[in-house]
Amino acid sequence: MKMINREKEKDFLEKKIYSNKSELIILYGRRRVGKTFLLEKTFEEKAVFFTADLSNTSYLINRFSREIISKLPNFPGNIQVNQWDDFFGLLKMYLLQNRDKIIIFDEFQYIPFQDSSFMSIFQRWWDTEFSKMNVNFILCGSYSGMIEKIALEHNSPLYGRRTGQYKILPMDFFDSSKFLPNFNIEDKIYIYSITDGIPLYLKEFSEFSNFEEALFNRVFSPGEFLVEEGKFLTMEEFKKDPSNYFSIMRVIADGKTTPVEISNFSGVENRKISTYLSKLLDVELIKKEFPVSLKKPKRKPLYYINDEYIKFYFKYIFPNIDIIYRGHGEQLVKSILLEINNYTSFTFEKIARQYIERVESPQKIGKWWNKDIEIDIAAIKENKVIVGECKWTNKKVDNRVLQKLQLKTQKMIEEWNFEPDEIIYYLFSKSGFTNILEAENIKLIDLESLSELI
Ligand SMILES: Nc1ncnc2c1ncn2[C@@H]1O[C@H](COP(=O)(O)OP(=O)(O)OP(=O)(O)O)[C@@H](O)[C@H]1O
Repeated sequence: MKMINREKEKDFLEKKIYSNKSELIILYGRRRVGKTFLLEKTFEEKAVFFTADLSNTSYLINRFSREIISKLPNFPGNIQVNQWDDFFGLLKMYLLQNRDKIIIFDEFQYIPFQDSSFMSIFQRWWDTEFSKMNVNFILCGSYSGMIEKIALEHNSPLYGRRTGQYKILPMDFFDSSKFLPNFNIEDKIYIYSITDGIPLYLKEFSEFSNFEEALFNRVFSPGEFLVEEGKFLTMEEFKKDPSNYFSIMRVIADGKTTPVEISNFSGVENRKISTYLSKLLDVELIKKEFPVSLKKPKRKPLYYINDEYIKFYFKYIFPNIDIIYRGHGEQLVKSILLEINNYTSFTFEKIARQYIERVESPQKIGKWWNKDIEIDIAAIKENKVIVGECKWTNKKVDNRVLQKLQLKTQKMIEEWNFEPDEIIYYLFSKSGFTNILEAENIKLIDLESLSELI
């Protein structure tokens, strides 16, 4: 199967691995984002994978050792290995004969989770042997607070030893669209609002050409993978006490953004809500946003679901799971399609932000708000301010929208106490424009202009 996109990530890995010294790279990212696939496609037969799971330590050591022994000619195949030291001894023997191989510990986070001694043993082998052998190790893990703790915090034994780290991100809308060649731009946006830029989810849609049919067959039919994926991802992180986390995710998906609202609607006590929110932030199921500002933000943050699939899951799949399993997905799809434009308007803002990121490369980008007004996109690039307004409606956008944006921008700049050299206004519209002219500092972006970046 062909790899779509990921050129930057591939370049990073190749540059590191073909250096003339030992490398210890931490590669991490959300589940299903395509880490293993990237490693397989980049290194092909050079990659030697040791994929961990939740099995106990002696089973893992034995399984990993058998894999190495099978690659060592003339080595007795029937010995039992029970210690990490013995496994690393075998690995050294293998690497002395195969220095071009790249050793990958996949789903790495499970190993120290099962056995806390692993890290110090690995550290000793790295310091005394592997770091001097001009060999390459990649530790690959699903993003969770855990990978950060294991590998990227200052007090972790790996922190000072790692020679590189890369977080694999979901693809943006424009790259995601390459998975959906049979769909028009509008449907691509609807699909992105369900899959985010996760290759495995995008692939579920790629063989279809009709959005409604794909939605019914792949998301609202019993037994389909995407029906349970949101539960799986949440349960994986919160095996204990899942019900409060599910309630909180559900109300955030429904558009509640402040801790008080989230507590009121989820029924989780106000005094406990910040602990729950911070755990959800740790595992990146949610994110918090401050209004874009030049200095430290004064306002409190708002909370949002971090990705489009999880949001869609908690808004439309989780509350309707019984209906899906009773086989009434088709009616459900029809009723969801009646209101999907409201839901997709937020996705359209995310895509518009990605457009500005690609075209303008700003230093800061986000949303801006005060207690009365809100600007969908506000960005800063040196002394230039870039603002954007997004309309996902069936009406054409006219000059009034621009005037309103100009007034709001004035207020924002006054609050920032800043005199920009230039202000660029972006208007994004699903249905195009009327009675408004494009200019050097007024950019009108319709769906056709968006397609130009695909
Ligand atoms: N760049 C890509 N182009 C095409 N298909 C891709 C790409 N990346 C991933 N995929 C598809 O998505 C599937 C899942 O990706 P992969 O297993 O690499 O994710 P992962 O990040 O390792 O997930 P996990 O953490 O859950 O193990 C792959 O088997 C492949 O089919």
